[in-house]
Amino acid sequence: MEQVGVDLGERSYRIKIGTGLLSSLDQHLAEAGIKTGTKLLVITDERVKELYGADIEANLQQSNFEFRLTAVPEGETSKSLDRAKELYDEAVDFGLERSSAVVAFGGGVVGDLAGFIAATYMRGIPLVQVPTTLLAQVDSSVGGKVAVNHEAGKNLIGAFYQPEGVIIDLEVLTTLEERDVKSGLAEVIKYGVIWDNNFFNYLQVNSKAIRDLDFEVLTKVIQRSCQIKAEIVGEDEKEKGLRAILNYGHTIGHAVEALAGYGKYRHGEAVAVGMVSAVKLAHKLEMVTETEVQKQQKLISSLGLPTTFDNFKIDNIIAKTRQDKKVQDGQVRYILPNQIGEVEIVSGIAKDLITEVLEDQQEG
Ligand SMILES: NC(=O)c1ccc[n+]([C@@H]2O[C@H](COP(=O)([O-])OP(=O)(O)OC[C@H]3O[C@@H](n4cnc5c(N)ncnc54)[C@H](O)[C@@H]3O)[C@@H](O)[C@H]2O)c1
Ligand SMILES: O=C(O)C(=O)C[C@@H](O)[C@H](O)[C@H](O)COP(=O)(O)O
Ligand SMILES: [Zn+2]
Repeated sequence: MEQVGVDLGERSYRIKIGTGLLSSLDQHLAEAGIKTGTKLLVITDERVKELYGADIEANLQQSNFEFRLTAVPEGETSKSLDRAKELYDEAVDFGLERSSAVVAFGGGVVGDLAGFIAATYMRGIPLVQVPTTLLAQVDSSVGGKVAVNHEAGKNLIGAFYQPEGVIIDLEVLTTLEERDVKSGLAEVIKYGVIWDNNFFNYLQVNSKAIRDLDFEVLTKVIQRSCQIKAEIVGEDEKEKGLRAILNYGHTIGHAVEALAGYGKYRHGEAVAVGMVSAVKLAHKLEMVTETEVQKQQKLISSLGLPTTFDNFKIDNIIAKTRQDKKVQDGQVRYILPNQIGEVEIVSGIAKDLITEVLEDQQEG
């Protein structure tokens, strides 16, 4: 088993990465500081419950934890205040107390939603993340961003709320749809571009093994992704500065997700398209060469991700980006690479340039 630490003073925690961790979930919960006997609300989605609900129940039943397993419908539309209300009702009905805990057992949707419940119920109760998609294992379970969506934009209602621990079992990835594996890889590519050129090269060389879910390679990929995220979050937990670089590809990506209607695009697909927009914008601003644009586009395509998007009105995409959380003094701020492994935050980009780039990516 590998471990990565997230160093945040009294909110520090460990990320455990390995195989077979679910069959000893009780032990890992205890090691994350959740005392045996604690009441647990385990929040999942219907698909994950169908696949792994019995395993979780079997483990927790033979432990001293008192638990209730509750499932929301799968998909992005569950990241809503309506679903949150149902979960608060469930928490009250189960008699969840301040000393109880929430276990987020699922993909990024479950992690963000269950995290939001943990952050707000009784002003905050302990949370443990048990991510079951590649995207959640490399990104959403780490760093404490929890949220639900608003029709105006992604994750508009949320909090920074760190978990007590993150428990990553690679074995659950074998049941993921290929589309979801690819979606997670978009966030992995992001880490290479924003932070680590060597990691980017490693992804290029190992793209086949990654898509084939080779566990040895995947362990390295998950571990390095978590390390990079932990390092950035450790320096800037609440996105006062540096952390914004984790939003690479998200300015256009989030706009596309919201405009298409939540759930049409997987988050990673939209981020992949947004990363292509970002590197093309960087090229127009003479920050990167054409070769670097090609290199990035090639990796995105070779990992099975899209580089173009549906036929939206470009003005609508640009208007949507104005609701981005990175907007400062009315200016949309883009994260743009100046080489692979390093990015800058750039604001005040001319609308014409953005339009040209987006027209180029428009399908049909
Ligand atoms: N908080 C953060 O820092 C952060 C970071 C990145 C993404 N996100 C959010 O994460 C969400 C996307 O997460 P996601 O891609 O995991 O989507 P998701 O949670 O919707 O999961 C994708 C699909 O996979 C299914 N699934 C989950 N685990 C499975 C398994 N082991 N086997 C088979 N099927 C499984 C789910 O039921 C769902 O249908 C978005 O809402 C995004 O905004 C948050
Ligand atoms: O953890 C972060 O910080 C990120 O930006 C990670 C992103 O991959 C993630 O999609 C996040 O939810 C986006 O944050 P938001 O603040 O733009 O909603
Ligand atoms: Zn993301």
